[in-house]
Amino acid sequence: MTYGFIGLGLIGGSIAKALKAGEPDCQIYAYMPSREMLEEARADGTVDRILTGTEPCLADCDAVFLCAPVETNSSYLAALRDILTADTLITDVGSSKQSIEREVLRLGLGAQFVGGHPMAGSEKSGYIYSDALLLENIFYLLCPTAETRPEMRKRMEALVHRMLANPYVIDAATHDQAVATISHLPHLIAAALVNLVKDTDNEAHTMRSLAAGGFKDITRIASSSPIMWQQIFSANRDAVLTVLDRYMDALAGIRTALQDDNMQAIHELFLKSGRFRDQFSDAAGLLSAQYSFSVHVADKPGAISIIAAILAAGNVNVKNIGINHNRESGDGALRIEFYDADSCQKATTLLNGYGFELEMNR
Ligand SMILES: NC(=O)c1ccc[n+]([C@@H]2O[C@H](COP(=O)([O-])OP(=O)(O)OC[C@H]3O[C@@H](n4cnc5c(N)ncnc54)[C@H](O)[C@@H]3O)[C@@H](O)[C@H]2O)c1
Ligand SMILES: O=C(O)C(=O)C[C@]1(C(=O)O)C=C[C@@H](O)C=C1
Repeated sequence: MTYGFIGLGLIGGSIAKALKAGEPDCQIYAYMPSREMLEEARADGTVDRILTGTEPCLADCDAVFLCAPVETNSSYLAALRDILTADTLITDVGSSKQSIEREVLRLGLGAQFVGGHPMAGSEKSGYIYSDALLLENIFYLLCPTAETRPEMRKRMEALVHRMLANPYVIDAATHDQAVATISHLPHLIAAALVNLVKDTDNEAHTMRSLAAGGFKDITRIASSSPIMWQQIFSANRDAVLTVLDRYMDALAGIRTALQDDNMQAIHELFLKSGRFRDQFSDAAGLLSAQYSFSVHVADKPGAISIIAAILAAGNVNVKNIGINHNRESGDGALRIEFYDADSCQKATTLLNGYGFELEMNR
């Protein structure tokens, strides 16, 4: 199989690496403005052929992935129409889906297009942060058009499985409404909150110095790519305006409760939100394996290797391991994920035996 990429940053690079890992003989053609990054992607074995733009050889591709910012992706469709035959699947990874679908239909490309949106990512941008396993176990949202040929939809679903992700078909309008609330609004909130601190901190930077877990948890995504988010908000402006109004109404209600000293309302606010939030999975996607726990580790040399050694000696296979820093001391919670319930249980028994306190993740 041959795959073309326009844009090879965090998401494009992760998809290309995942496809290459699952199918080492596949050919990857790629273009992005940075020649240096393309050379790096060729040197690490991900890219086979560097393109200088939409070259005619894209017609060899079984699928072309548009992985640039959302409006940039749409701007490539006309050029692709002039190059590709009807046999090439066109897909994108953009965070909004109606605007590109409109352009696809306007250009008569609906039969060979399936919109895509992997529900995973990071505040980091660029090929250097891409990772073959970024999309593992996540929901990969798919928006076929009303004209998409069944074979193209099937091809897209097979590609998503090859990336170890889970296809989830949804119409573009429902998609845009949902992500406006669960993804786009949170990015606005995070950015506004960080800028509030920047604009109101004192000369000694008291707030910046003291900001701890709560602030950091809710603002990680404030460091996301400005160009990517500018284009997302431009493409999904109407849906975001609607949820922003709802959110501002909610804040106004909270303000009234505080002003009226209505602490019962504040209590109920957290009671209601906690009950709902506790039903969410904190794993990468709702379908992710649930075999994981967090273990507190002190910020001391060798702390992680002791845990790793205990698990290795017990012959327990670890799927994923990551540290979640949320204490100013530098200590953190080591999150360890396993492939199955047996391994998770065995690891629990082993670590409990050595006196480690574990917190099971849902
Ligand atoms: N970052 C996330 O968390 C995330 C998650 C899901 C989907 N997405 C979507 O994925 C897409 C890419 O985001 P990303 O996080 O990989 O960003 P990124 O900045 O890491 O990568 C963007 C890529 O597009 C390239 N690019 C920029 N302008 C271009 C142009 N004119 N022509 C060709 N290539 C160009 C860049 O060089 C880079 O390779 C966006 O549409 C975004 O909405 C992002
Ligand atoms: O984890 C993050 O850093 C993300 O922002 C990922 C995230 C999100 O969850 O909002 C961002 C944009 C996408 O379109 C999909 C996923």
